[in-house]
Order: sequence, then C-alpha cells, then structure tokens
Amino acid sequence: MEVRARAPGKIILTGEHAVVHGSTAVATSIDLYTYVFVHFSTPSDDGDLLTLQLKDTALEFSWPISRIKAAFPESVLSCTPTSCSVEVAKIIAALVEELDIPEAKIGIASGVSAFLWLYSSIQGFKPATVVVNSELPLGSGLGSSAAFCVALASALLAYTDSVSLDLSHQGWLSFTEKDLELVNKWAFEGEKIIHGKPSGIDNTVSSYGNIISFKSGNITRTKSTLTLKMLITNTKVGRNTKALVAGVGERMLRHPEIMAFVFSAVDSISKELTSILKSPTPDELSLTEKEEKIEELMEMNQGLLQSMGVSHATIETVLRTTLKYKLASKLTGAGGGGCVLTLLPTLLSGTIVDKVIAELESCGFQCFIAGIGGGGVEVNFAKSS
Ligand SMILES: Nc1ncnc2c1ncn2[C@@H]1O[C@H](COP(=O)(O)OP(=O)(O)OP(=O)(O)O)[C@@H](O)[C@H]1O
Ligand SMILES: C[C@@](O)(CCO)CC(=O)[O-]
Ligand SMILES: [Mg+2]
Repeated sequence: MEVRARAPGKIILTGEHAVVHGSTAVATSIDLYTYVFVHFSTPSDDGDLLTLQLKDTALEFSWPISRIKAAFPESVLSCTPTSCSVEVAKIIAALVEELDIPEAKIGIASGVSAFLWLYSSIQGFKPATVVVNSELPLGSGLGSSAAFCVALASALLAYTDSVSLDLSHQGWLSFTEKDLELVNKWAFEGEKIIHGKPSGIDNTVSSYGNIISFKSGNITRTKSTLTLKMLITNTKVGRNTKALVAGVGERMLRHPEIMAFVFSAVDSISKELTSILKSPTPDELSLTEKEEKIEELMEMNQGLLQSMGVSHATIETVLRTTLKYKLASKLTGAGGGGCVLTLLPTLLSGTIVDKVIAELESCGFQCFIAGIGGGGVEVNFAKSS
C-alpha cells in the first residue's frame, strides 16, 4: 500500500507575525511543493521498521516498531487531531536525541519530532517507509514546515476511515472540504511542534491553496481580480521561525501598548489589500493604480516588520537594491533572513526585471518567480515506477 501527497508552499503578502497576535494576514499558495511518499509495509516486506528518509538534508532514520511501542503510551492513536502532551513531547525528544543528528542539520530535529507525533497519532505502530522531498528552500519563509506537515498529514490519513477518497483514482486527487479541514487540523498540530506558537495561516494556505485572508483561525478565500507577479529573493540566510515568533512575543511583553498599535496598523494594511484584490479591475489604468497601492502597502508593512525586530541586514540590501529600480519589497514569512518579495508591476519591462535580478544575484542571493494562487494539497495512489 502506497500513497504520495504534495502540499504547496506559500508567500505571505501582508500580516506575518501580527497574525500570531490576532491581526489579519493575506497569504497565497505558490507552485513549489513538498512531497511525502508513504509505503506501508506488508507481511511480504518482512520489515519491522519505521523509516524516515529526508532527501533534502540527505538524512535517514529508522526505528524498530518495538522501540516506538515501548516508548509511547498505548493511547496515542487518535481519530481526531490532538495536541502533543508534555509527557509525549518528552518521549519524542528522547527518541530524537538518540538519533545524533549532525549539529549543522539540527534544525531538522523539530521536523522529525512533528513526524513522530503525526505518524504515531494517525497510524499507530505500523512499519512503513516515509520519504520526504521538497522544491521549497527549508527555513526560508516560504512555509516549508507547513507544507511538510500538510503533506505528511494527508499521506497518513489517505487510507484511513477518517477521510473518503476514491482509492482507484488515477493522478492527483483533492480532498473534500470536510476532509481538508481534518488534514489542516492535524497539520496545525505538527506546526505547533515545529513553531511553538503558529497562527495556523501557513498550514491553512498549504491545505486549501488560493489566496486567503486569515484572522484568528478564520479563513476568507479571496477571489483576486488581478494576477500579482512577485519576484522572490532568497537571501540564503538561515533562520528559525520559532525563535523569531518568540522574539516578537517578548517585544510585545516589553512594549504592549506600542505593539498593539503596530499590530492594529498591520490589520488595516491586510484589510485594505484584501479589498484592493477583490475590487473590479476593468482596465489598464485601474490595474496600475492598484499595483501602486499594493506597493505602498508592502512598504508600510515592511516598516512595521522592522519595528517588530524581524528584518535583517540582507533583507535591507534587497530593499535598497530593488528601490533603485523603483520597485517595492517586503520580507515574507518570519523574516530574520529568508525570502523577500518584490512586486513586478504588469507593465514593467523585461529588461528592468533582468537587471534587478542580475544585481540581486551578484550579491549572492537567489531570485525566482513562482506561480501564485494555485490549488492546495493533493494525493496520488498511482504505483511508483
Ligand atoms: N522537506 C523537509 N524535510 C524535513 N524537515 C522539514 C522539511 N521542510 C520543513 N522541515 C522542518 O521545518 C523546519 C523549517 O521550518 P520554519 O518554520 O523554521 O521555516 P519555514 O516554514 O520554511 O518558513 P516560515 O515558517 O517563515 O514560512 C526545518 O528546520 C525542519 O525541521
Ligand atoms: C511569522 C508567522 O506569522 C508566519 C510564518 O510564515 C508565524 C505564524 O503565523 O505562524
Ligand atoms: Mg514554518
């Protein structure tokens, strides 16, 4: 029995960090995916191992099922999404510690912990091989952790009675609305292990796809009348969303009144962006006007992100470089390095785009343009060749 799942990454157009504190944020899926393949062992496989292959970091881990069974409490299997208890978190931490993950790749430990929680909760103690690979840069603000959790939850749920999928379907298959809700809730439990205090926007956009406005767990799907073209620049500076979210939380505790104003301003920016995206775009003039407004909103949001303390010297370099070409940019995701968005207006000449990319890449950054607003997570039951 095998299944593969693919879940998209995302960009946050406005509202990261503030969304953790209840403000509105706007995000869209991108056409770069994390893939999870699961092969559940059959008696003929003669295996009693749970194996996790993480292709992006060239790491492989295996646990004898008996080892996992002995470590976990019996009651861990659950039909409904459940948070990892402090007791089980300690058990998982001990199992992950035994793996001796090399220091340079230690960030992966949180992903392995999320895997152990989702696997044992959804599948119990069954032998299997799980293979993960991603088109997303890991830990760069494009939602790699959420895509990982969404693809994993989908693949693990695919054969269970909790969802209703046509197992004879050929090719990629979407979940029903009700099943997507379940996938999204399980993925959120995984994100909690990786992030500490996620808002849920990343797993939600990875599950559902499209453009969404998100506030305190409530999703509004936004049908945009314009197609945004965003240049994504990866500064290649590694960072960790958990630490950055915690840093903003501490600033909030030190300056509650000021930060409340900052978060409220971000909320207004996201609401204004949503209304611009939704309103009719009858002609080229209104398109240009809208793009100019969006650029202004991005600049204001970036200023507020700076005041939250999540910008970085490399992000400032990208901002300065794109400004030379009169282009507006902002960080996306948790910041502290990672990726920066630059709006490429529809009427911008290809020559300018080439020039700005060349200048950014000469600084050692990596630029690409991803397709945005596509569908969410899908599964595929086709036999691998
Ligand atoms: N393909 C993958 N294989 C293994 N672990 C992964 C994979 N993708 C993500 N992870 C886990 O998620 C962590 C990165 O999550 P983090 O939230 O810090 O960054 P991000 O999700 O890429 O960015 P953001 O949260 O800002 O969008 C990795 O260190 C790893 O633990
Ligand atoms: C920084 C943050 O707002 C977005 C990370 O992509 C964290 C979250 O919402 O969980
Ligand atoms: Mg993340």
